[in-house]
Amino acid sequence: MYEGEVAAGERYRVGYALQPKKVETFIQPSLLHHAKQHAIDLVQIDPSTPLHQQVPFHCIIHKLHTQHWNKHLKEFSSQHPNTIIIDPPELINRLHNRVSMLDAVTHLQISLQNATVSVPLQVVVDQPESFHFDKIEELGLVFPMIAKPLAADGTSDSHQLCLVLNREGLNSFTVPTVLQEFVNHGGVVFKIYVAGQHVICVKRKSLNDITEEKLRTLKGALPFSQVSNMSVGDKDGCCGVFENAEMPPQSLVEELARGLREALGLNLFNVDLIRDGQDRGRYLVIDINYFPGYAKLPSYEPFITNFLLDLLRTKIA
Ligand SMILES: Nc1ncnc2c1ncn2[C@@H]1O[C@H](COP(=O)(O)OP(=O)(O)OP(=O)(O)O)[C@@H](O)[C@H]1O
Ligand SMILES: O=P(O)(O)O[C@H]1[C@H](OP(=O)(O)O)[C@@H](OP(=O)(O)O)[C@@H](O)[C@@H](O)[C@@H]1OP(=O)(O)O
Ligand SMILES: [Mg+2]
Ligand SMILES: [Mg+2]
Repeated sequence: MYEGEVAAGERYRVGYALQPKKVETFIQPSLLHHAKQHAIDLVQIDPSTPLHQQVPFHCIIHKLHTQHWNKHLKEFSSQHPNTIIIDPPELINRLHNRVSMLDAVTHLQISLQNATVSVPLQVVVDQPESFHFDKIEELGLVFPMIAKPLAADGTSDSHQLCLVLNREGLNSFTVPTVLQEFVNHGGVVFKIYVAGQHVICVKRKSLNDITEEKLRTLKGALPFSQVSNMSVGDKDGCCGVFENAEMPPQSLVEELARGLREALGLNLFNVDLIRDGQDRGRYLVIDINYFPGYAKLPSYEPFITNFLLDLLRTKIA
C-alpha cells in the first residue's frame, strides 16, 4: 500500500503545524476526541525536525509564517506527493497583503437578490514624502478613513489599525499603510468561516458608526486593535441593535464563500463582511484571514472533522 492510501478499518493521520498559541486555542480535547471517533488522528508536527522523520501523513494543515517552514514543506511535498497539503504556502501569501487579499473579491462580481458584494475604496501609502492629500481626494476618498498596515502577516503590528478623522490624522500611522474608506455599518460584522465546502456565517461586534456630529467633534486619529474579538458588552451601547441585526442572505454567503475558495485556491479562511448602513443591498468585504479562530464557532469539532473527512475520502479514494 502506498503512502496516503487507507484500507477499510484503517485510520487517517493528519499532521498540524501551528504556533503554540494556536495549538492551545484550536487543538481542543473536544476536537481531538471528535476527530478520533471519525478515524482521524490529529498529530502535532515539530517544525524543527525533518518532516520525513515524522511520517506518515495523509494530510498536513498548517499556519506558520517562516520562509524556512515553507521551504521545508515544499521539499517534503515534492518527495511525498500523496500527502495532501492544506494549503500551498504560495497561495496563502496572497492573504498576507491587504491589497492582494481584496483583489480576489473585485474580480468576483457577485450580485444576488438585489445585493452586491464589493470592497471599500482604498489607496496604498508607501512613502510619507510622496504622500499628497490631493491623491486621496482625486480617488474620492473622504474622512473618516481607516488606516491598516499593508502587511497582514500575523504579527501584532499588523492588527494595529487607526481611524483617521481629519487631515491631522494623516500623520499618525507608519507606512506602508492602506487608507480605506470607512463605511458606517451599524456596528456589526459578519464573519464567514470557510473550511472547503463547509461554510458558517456568524455576527460579531464591530466599530460603531461615526455620525456627522462625532466627526465634527473628533479630530486626528484614533488607534484600535482586533475589535471583533471583544465581547458584545465591551463596546458602548447598542446591544439590542447587535442582537437584532439581520444576517446576510444564505445564498449570498454561500456564493461568496464558493467564489473566493475558487479564486484564492484556498480551503481554510474567513471573510469579514459588512453591510452599508445607507444601502442595505451593498455588502463589502473588509478582511480575509487565513486559518482563523474556528474554535470560536459553535460545533467547530464536526465542522473541521467533516471538512477533513470530505477531503481525505475524495483525494485518497
Ligand atoms: N472599511 C471599513 N469600514 C468600517 N469599519 C471597518 C472597515 N474596515 C475595518 N473595519 C472595522 O475594523 C475592524 C478590524 O478591521 P480588519 O478586520 O481589517 O482588521 P484585522 O486586524 O485584519 O482583523 P482580524 O482580527 O479580523 O484579522 C473590523 O472588524 C471592523 O470593525
Ligand atoms: O491564528 P492566529 O492566532 O494568528 O489569529 C487569528 C485569529 O484567530 P484566533 O482566534 O485563533 O486568534 C482570527 O480571529 P477570527 O477572525 O476568527 O475572529 C483573526 O483575528 C486572524 O486575523 C488572526 O490571524 P492573523 O491575522 O494574526 O494571522
Ligand atoms: Mg478582520
Ligand atoms: Mg485580518
